[in-house]
Amino acid sequence: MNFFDRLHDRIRTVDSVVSVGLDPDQSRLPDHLAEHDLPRWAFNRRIIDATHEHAAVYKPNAAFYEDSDGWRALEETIAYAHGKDVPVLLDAKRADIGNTTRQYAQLLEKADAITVNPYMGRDSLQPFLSNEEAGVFVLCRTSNPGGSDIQDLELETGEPVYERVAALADLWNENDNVGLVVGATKPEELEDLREQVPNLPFLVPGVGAQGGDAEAAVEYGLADGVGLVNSSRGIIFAGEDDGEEFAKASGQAAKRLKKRLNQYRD
Ligand SMILES: O=c1ccn([C@@H]2O[C@H](COP(=O)(O)O)[C@@H](O)[C@H]2O)c(=O)[nH]1
Repeated sequence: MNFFDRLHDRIRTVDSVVSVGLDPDQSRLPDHLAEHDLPRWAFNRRIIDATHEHAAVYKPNAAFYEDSDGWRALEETIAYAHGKDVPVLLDAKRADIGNTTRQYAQLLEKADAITVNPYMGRDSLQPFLSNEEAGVFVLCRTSNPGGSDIQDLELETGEPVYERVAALADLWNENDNVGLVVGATKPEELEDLREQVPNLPFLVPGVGAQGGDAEAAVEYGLADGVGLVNSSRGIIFAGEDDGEEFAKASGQAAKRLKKRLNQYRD
């Protein structure tokens, strides 16, 4: 089954478009988890237990797992999320020349969807795009302040680079498996892009810790009700508590965000 069909079903089941970002910054984990073999996995397991009823997907960012223990923690996390019927979108922002990108595409043997970087062009994304089961979210207009350095540059046609990326992603969507990453900190761009590519679901990061616009994220992020609004630190580090209560706070934060976003859904 195609990723976006599965996501559609998941959104209906939990009545939520919340993507829970699993970015277990080791400097912020509760002290008592240090006694575990894999503290990041111990942390994520508790977060998943507390949030899965509100999670349309989990979005681990690969940056928080790129060491030997980290990959083990990530594998455990993905398997556990799947055990709770929650799809996993790996925020890896990959792409490279052909033989290298074929290696990267093996990440989709574990995760259900991935973020990719369009800078190297179609051939660098082909192994992801041709995986019909997987979701492929193309970075388009990112949430960070420096996103404008390149993405806002005007081409000779007058269109900004991010609009050209959206047009290309639409062309690359031969298997109905492509979405865009568009930051909630860019509500005007969200609106323009929704008009430009009405059928592509968006992954919208930047609500919560980055202060993005939750209403615009929902209004423009969803295509036929399918899309994702991500919060990572705002959910997983919602608790002040350094003991076992941290997970409860994350469950409450995920539920609050779900309710807030649902106000704006049709
Ligand atoms: O444009 C982008 C693309 C990706 N991200 C990632 O999303 C989360 C956001 O975390 P918060 O703690 O909710 O700010 C993180 O993994 C980023 O690397 C993004 O923020 N913006």
